[in-house]
Order: sequence, then C-alpha cells, then structure tokens
Amino acid sequence: MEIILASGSPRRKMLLEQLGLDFKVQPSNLDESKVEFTEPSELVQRLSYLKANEVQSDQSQIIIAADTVVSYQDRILEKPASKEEAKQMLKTLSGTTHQVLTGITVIAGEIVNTDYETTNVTFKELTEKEINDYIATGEPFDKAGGYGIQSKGAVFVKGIEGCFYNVMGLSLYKLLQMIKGIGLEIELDG
Ligand SMILES: Cc1cn([C@H]2C[C@H](O)[C@@H](COP(=O)(O)OP(=O)(O)OP(=O)(O)O)O2)c(=O)[nH]c1=O
Repeated sequence: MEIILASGSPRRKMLLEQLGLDFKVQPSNLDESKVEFTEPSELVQRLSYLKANEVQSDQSQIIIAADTVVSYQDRILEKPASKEEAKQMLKTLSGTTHQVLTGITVIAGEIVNTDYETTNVTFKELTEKEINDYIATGEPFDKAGGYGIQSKGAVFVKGIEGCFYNVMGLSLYKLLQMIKGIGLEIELDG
C-alpha cells in the first residue's frame, strides 16, 4: 500500500523518514481558519482529519496527517502571522507551562483512525532581548506557539512532560500505535 504524508511540514517529513518508511509527501490545501471547535483537542483532531480526507484520492492509499497547536489557559496559539504576534506569544509562554497538542489521522481505504497527544512544556522566564533575538532568527513563523523545540527554541525549554516528537509535530509512538490499531503492519527497516 502506498503511504502518503498529507503535510507540508519539513519536521513531519523528517520524523517519518526516521522510521525508514517509503512514503510520498502531498500537502493538503485546507483552509484551517474555517474550522469550529470547543476544545483544543477537538480542533487538532478535526484539522488532522480534514487534511487527510482532502488528500485521499484512492482507497488503496494510507494517508497520514497531523495538526499541532499550543494551548495556554483558554488561549490557542497557532503559527504567528507577524513579528508582533510572535512577540505576544513568546511573552505569554514566558515562565509558564503550556500544552502542545497534536492531532493525528490515519486513513486506510474506508478505515479512519483519529487521535491526539498532549505534551506539557515549561518555559524559563524570557527577557525582552531574548524574545527579540529569537524572532530575528526567523524561526517562530512556521511553528505553532512561535517556537521550535528542535532548534534554537530549545534554550527556552526548562523541561517537558510527555512525548518530545509530539511537540515537533508528530509523535512517532502514537502514530505507530494508531497504524497497528487499524490492523496494519508497518515494517521498520533494519
Ligand atoms: C511547538 C512546535 C511546533 N512546531 C511546528 C510543527 C508544525 O509543522 C507546526 C504547526 O503547524 P501545523 O498547521 O500543524 O502544520 P504545518 O502547517 O506546518 O503543515 P501541514 O498543515 O501541511 O501538515 O509547528 C515545531 O516544529 N516545533 C515546535 O516546538
């Protein structure tokens, strides 16, 4: 069966490559702003499903899609659209613990499996200069919450509770569980 990663995220591609799987990348064109939700977990699951569903063109494919948001108290932080927004996000996250939620959908023919994973991330107190310097690296703009734990944003992270790869955008543990959950065997290359 052909495996398709329905994502334009270079991190998700890298993570899936880590498993040695043979797959194609086909990002979805979903307009993420139109989706209604009550809980962040509902949002990420729904978006992952809609992305996967949009890309599926053939019953013989296995489609994998995901969506990541940062949640702090009653706010949802997606990708910052401007320097100002990135600054506000990083100020919000400074010295606190927030949640990173990633919804994952696996579709194989008519079988659909959607689930999500949460990781708690604790940031150190950030100074104005640290925030400005970090924004100047350009890193925040394609990442939920305005930081990347896998790159320079790592220096802000005091600790995490849960799966690291979930913060990067795709928990490999969860994905494998979900693939097995729908009765598929994935062979990891030796
Ligand atoms: C919090 C955090 C997020 N991210 C990234 C993962 C996701 O790529 C991105 C959240 O945006 P998403 O909308 O989940 O994904 P995307 O737009 O990059 O790609 P696609 O919709 O095509 O699948 O934030 C990191 O890389 N590191 C981090 O520490």
